[in-house]
Amino acid sequence: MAEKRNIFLVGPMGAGKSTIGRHLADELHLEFFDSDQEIERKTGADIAWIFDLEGEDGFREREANTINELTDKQGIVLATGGGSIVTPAVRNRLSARGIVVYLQTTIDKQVARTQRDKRRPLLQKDDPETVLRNLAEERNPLYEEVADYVVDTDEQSARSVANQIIQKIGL
Ligand SMILES: Nc1ncnc2c1ncn2[C@@H]1O[C@H](COP(=O)(O)OP(=O)(O)O)[C@@H](O)[C@H]1O
Ligand SMILES: O=C(O)C1=C[C@@H](OP(=O)(O)O)[C@@H](O)[C@H](O)C1
Ligand SMILES: [Mg+2]
Repeated sequence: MAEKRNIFLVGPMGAGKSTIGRHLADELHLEFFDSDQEIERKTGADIAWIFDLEGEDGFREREANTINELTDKQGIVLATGGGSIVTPAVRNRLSARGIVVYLQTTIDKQVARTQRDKRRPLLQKDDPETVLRNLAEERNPLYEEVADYVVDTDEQSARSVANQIIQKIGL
């Protein structure tokens, strides 16, 4: 039997990976995973707590291991964490194991979509907009490097974006 394809969503915080990923999996009848949720499930600790205890480096190690395990599966949609692609082994693994879709958005939309949610430790600062701008400068080339498709999430609902991804990929 032909291998079932995987779809991996990458992109910055607030691009909509977790929300759109769920819709996409529903539409395609694939299993949905979110690397952050999976880390929380396995450790019994929330992301902010892991950052506090182990620092960002400790979190990245857990994230890379989790993505490694999840990408052993076939026929899944995986919403990655926005910083996962800074780890070279994660970029290689995603490219090797599925179709990578980069969800793009403006900084303004990222700020609006993340400001009420206190669960992203990197944004719990006085000026999250500057944090997001600096991260974009560092990470956007990496999203582009790993992407098979790029989809804008600014102007449409999460459900419409999921349908657009399906059309683009030709599934
Ligand atoms: N296309 C969209 N239009 C409007 N709001 C969105 C869209 N995609 C996601 N959101 C909202 O933005 C917030 C962050 O989305 P989330 O899926 O957690 O992003 P990510 O996983 O990329 O950080 C959520 O409240 C979600 O409902
Ligand atoms: O960009 C990042 O470094 C992070 C993004 C978050 O996931 P989302 O992109 O789903 O918000 C989460 O993994 C963690 O807070 C760190
Ligand atoms: Mg998410």
